[in-house]
Amino acid sequence: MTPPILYSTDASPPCRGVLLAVAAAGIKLNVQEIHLMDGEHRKEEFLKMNPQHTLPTLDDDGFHIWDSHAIVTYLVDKYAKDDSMYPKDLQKRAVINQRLHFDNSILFPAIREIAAPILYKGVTEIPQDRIDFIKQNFEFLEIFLGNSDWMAGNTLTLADTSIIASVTSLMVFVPLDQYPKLAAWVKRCEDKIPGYAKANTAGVKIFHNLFGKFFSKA
Ligand SMILES: N[C@@H](CCC(=O)N[C@@H](CS)C(=O)NCC(=O)O)C(=O)O
Repeated sequence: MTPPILYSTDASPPCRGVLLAVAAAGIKLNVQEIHLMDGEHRKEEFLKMNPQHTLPTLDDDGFHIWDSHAIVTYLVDKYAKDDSMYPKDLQKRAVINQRLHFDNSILFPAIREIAAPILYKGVTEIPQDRIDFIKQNFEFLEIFLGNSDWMAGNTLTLADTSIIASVTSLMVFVPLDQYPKLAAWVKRCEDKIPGYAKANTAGVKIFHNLFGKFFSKA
C-alpha cells in the first residue's frame, strides 16, 4: 500500500499538528513540501485537490481532504493501530472535538491574525489586543488542563498534537511564565510525544525566526 501524501510546510502550525499526530499514532505518510512563498499552493493542479489552497492537504489514493483537524481524525480513524489518540467512546471523542475546534477557531486565527499582516502587508507592530487575546486563551488552556496531564484527560490524544503545534508557535508572542500548567504540559509533550522533535521543533524554529523579532514590540 502506498502511504497517503501530505502536502505540507514545516513553519505552518496546522501542518505540524498533522506531523505530530501521525508520528504519535505510528502512521506513515509521504510528506511533500509546498513552498507558499513561491505560490505552489495556487497552481492549477493543487487547486484541483483543494480549491481553498491551504496547507496541509492530504491525498489518500485520490481522496482529497484538507484542514488539519479533518485530516488527523480521518487518518487516525482509518490507519491507527488502535483508537487511543481519538477514542470511539462518544464522550471522550466529544471532549477531543471541542479542543480541536478550539484550536481551529481560536488558536490558529490568533496566529494568523498576527502572522499574515507581518508576512503579506509589511506590518511591524503587533496590536496589544492580539496579545491580550492570546493571554485570555492561554488562561482557558490552563483551565482545560486542570489536574490532568493532557489536554483532554489523562492520555495523549489528538487534542494535544494539534494544540501543541499552535501553542509552541504562539509562545513567540506570549511566554508561558504566567501559565504553569501549560508550561508543564509543553514540556510533557516535548518529552513524551513519540517523534516530537522531528515533527515540531524545526518548524517552530522557522516560525520563531520569522516572527521573534516582533516580540519586543508587543
Ligand atoms: N484551519 C486550517 C488552516 C490552514 C491554513 O490556513 N494554512 C495556511 C498555512 S499555516 C495556508 O495554507 N495559507 C495559505 C493560503 O491560505 O492560501 C487547518 O487547520 O488546516
